[in-house]
Amino acid sequence: MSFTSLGLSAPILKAVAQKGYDTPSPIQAQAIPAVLEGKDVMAAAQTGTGKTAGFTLPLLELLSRGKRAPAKQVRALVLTPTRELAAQVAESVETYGKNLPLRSAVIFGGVGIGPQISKLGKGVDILVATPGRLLDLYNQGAVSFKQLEVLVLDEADRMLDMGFIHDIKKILKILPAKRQNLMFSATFSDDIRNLAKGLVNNPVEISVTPRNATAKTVEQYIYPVDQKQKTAALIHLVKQNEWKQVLVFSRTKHGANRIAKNLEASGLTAAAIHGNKSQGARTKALANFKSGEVRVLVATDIAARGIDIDQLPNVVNFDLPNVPEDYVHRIGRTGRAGANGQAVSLVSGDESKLLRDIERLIKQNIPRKEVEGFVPTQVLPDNDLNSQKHGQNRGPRNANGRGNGRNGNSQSRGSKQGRGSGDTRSDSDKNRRPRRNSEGKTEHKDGQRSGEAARGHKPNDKNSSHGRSRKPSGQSSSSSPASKPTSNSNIWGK
Ligand SMILES: Nc1ncnc2c1ncn2[C@@H]1O[C@H](COP(=O)(O)OP(=O)(O)OP(=O)(O)O)[C@@H](O)[C@H]1O
Repeated sequence: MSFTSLGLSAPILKAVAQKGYDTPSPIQAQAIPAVLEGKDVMAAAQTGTGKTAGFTLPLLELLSRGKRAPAKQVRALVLTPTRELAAQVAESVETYGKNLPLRSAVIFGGVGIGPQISKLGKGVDILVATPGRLLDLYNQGAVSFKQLEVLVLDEADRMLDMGFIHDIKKILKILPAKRQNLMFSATFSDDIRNLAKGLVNNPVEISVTPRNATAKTVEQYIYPVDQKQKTAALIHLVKQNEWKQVLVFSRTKHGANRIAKNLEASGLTAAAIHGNKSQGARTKALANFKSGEVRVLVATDIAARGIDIDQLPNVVNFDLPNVPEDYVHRIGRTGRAGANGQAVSLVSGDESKLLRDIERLIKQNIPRKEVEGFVPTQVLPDNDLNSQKHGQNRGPRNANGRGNGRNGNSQSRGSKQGRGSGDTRSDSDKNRRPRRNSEGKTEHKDGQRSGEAARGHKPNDKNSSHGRSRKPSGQSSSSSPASKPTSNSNIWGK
């Protein structure tokens, strides 16, 4: 199939070709015609499979057929859970819409509000926003939604969970009742799915993979390691395997700072990104990581959703997320657009319940390995996914080996609890009750300070063509790869 058969007009097809795409991904092939028909869509597809273009391309097409937005009006609104994702989606809108006379804008907190007010004043056909700043601007009278035609919730399940639902409800109240609704994510729990169904009208449901599935292109391992040994084990893994670009996830902001400091002390270039950093520092850390200036980026779940780092080879979970769905998103930062990647998790004995919830959600046992010289003293119990018992520290099984699904209940108990340090809350979250993690500890809030705009978010030399994802295979992808991810024969890993 080619893009030309999907009902998109020449200016959009030209932009898609210039971006280097020749074949639509499965989610694009299904979502684009449904959106063009004006239907509400709920779409689930694995991480890194092109969901952004799946809603952006038909959105641009629909809007290009109508009248431009008058002053202060918005015709399509895309909501995202983090500022970095908002910046990235806005960049996609600009790229795909560059041959169209449509106006787009992005707004999020932590940067000056003045330029956002003046941009909205002229009228915006597609507005990409995080909820808190959007509400602030609406309350100031800077924007009106009277002529809104389409609402998109990117990372819909995250947008509808506890952290965002209040803002989303407020936003829904100010939108016209008659509108098209689109929801995209790699994961949907049953609760969120039911909630989402209340927002959409007779939706077309598109699910191109089993629910909550991890991308097949990501090789996954568990390394049982004692908590106290994790930093040393991480440094050992990065150096021993000569990992060149590693995204490390930490459950807490404080932990992210500490890990980055220890990595730096060991001679590795590292930076931390989390909600207590200024927006300027966040933007800079991500840009430096993308450009290769920084070898290890240590992040909270702020970077778990949607962030697209070209050819990122390695993801490490320094600790496991409290919410199992976040595991799927975290490891989905690698193995994107058909490239291969590796995700490893350092798991201590006290994280066994979190691991069990993750393995149940993704319906597979993650193979276990030992970090040489870091044999844990605290045993990480076997999970109960397979009837067959398997011991700790055994050699790797097939990374794609599936469990028998006996406990394949995709609804985890953790899914309605507060998030860990996934400090993705919007500006207006600041005054809310702090969320608690599963250990009952109060988490810091997403402190948002003023900073630079999201310039330089994606360097020009990056992502210019994801044709590059389809590098010739033959590069190393052994179980301890030191290299960039290799390509699949089929770019979408099917
Ligand atoms: N048709 C295509 N051909 C080649 N590359 C593509 C195509 N569509 C998208 N891509 C590239 O694939 C990568 C992943 O796309 P995208 O970020 O939209 O994934 P996603 O499904 O939204 O992932 P996530 O669930 O993590 O948000 C991007 O770098 C994008 O440029």
